[in-house]
Amino acid sequence: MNVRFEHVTLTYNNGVEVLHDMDFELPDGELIALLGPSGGGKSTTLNLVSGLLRATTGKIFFGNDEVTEKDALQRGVGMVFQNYALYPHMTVLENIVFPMKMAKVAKDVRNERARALAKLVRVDDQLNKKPGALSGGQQQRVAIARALAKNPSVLLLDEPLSNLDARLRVEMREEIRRIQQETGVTTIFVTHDQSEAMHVADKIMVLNDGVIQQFDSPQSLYQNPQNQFVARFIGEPVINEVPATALREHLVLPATAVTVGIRPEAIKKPVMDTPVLPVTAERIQAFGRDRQATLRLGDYRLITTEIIEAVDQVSLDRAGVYAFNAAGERLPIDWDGKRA
Ligand SMILES: Nc1ncnc2c1ncn2[C@@H]1O[C@H](COP(=O)(O)OP(=O)(O)OP(=O)(O)O)[C@@H](O)[C@H]1O
Repeated sequence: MNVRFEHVTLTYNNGVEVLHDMDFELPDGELIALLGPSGGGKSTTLNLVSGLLRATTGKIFFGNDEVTEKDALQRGVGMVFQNYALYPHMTVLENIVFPMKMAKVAKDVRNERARALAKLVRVDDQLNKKPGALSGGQQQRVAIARALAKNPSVLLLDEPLSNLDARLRVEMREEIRRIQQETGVTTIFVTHDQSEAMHVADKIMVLNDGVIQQFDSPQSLYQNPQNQFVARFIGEPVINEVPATALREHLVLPATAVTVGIRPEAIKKPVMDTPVLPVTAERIQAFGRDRQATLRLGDYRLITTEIIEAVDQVSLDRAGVYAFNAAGERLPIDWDGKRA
């Protein structure tokens, strides 16, 4: 189901507007991540999709249906939260069956469907266990199967992996990807972890202070950030940021540029016909496939992942260099312009 917000705002009871003019469309059948720092508005946005919160102004559509005034049940969404909230006294099978029982689905139909879902999420060998006897990852699988039981219009996952340890998180994010692709259900996944969003999602909506910063594919967010917030939030190691004044001697920058962001992999050994910066090597680290050097450009530190020997000059690869004004907006750089 495709989900559309038209100029939606949300003001909580305390009178503070926390979501501002949200206007977007989530394509049918895709996995969308809502990504941003704490307080950015991810959960509020998810709750507006689910119908647990009502929009203060604006309209929400599921396909061609306006659902603005409909509640969660009428919208037919499936939800999974970080604390799985399985029924502890029921078996795995009973947990998955439960929503269908409530919806009065015939017994043989619901049992068959529950078994198929258990198989899909790979807990079909755990059907008679109680949730307490399962690992965190297995409980999360059951919660997903239960949320899929009623063929939801949209599947909503609110920080589903945050209670799992690092290894299990990686395993489960791949599983969520697989399950989403096998079912084709439009899925919204909330996370504050950029690497999780980058690995799992078809498209990512970056939210900060209740405003959509950019809604794009992982690749585009990384390669073509529209503002300083996105450039900073996406990428590991984090983008280098240098005052424009430190680079004006070497690069033709717009007059209003205040900061230049440089991706760690955009700092390379000197090559012909590219801007060259004088640097000193401060620290070089290489362990296995992880390599990183800290360079100094005057008073500023630059992290690069491309150089692991002492150098006194580097080149900048234009693909990973962005100029921003005082408001953090991206400005074009004139790469072919001549320095004065
Ligand atoms: N019930 C509420 N009443 C008043 N303000 C709220 C309420 N819930 C959230 N907020 C405020 O709304 C803003 C967005 O919060 P929201 O929980 O949507 O962000 P989030 O991105 O999900 O953050 P987190 O990762 O911490 O959950 C925050 O400023 C928060 O303080």
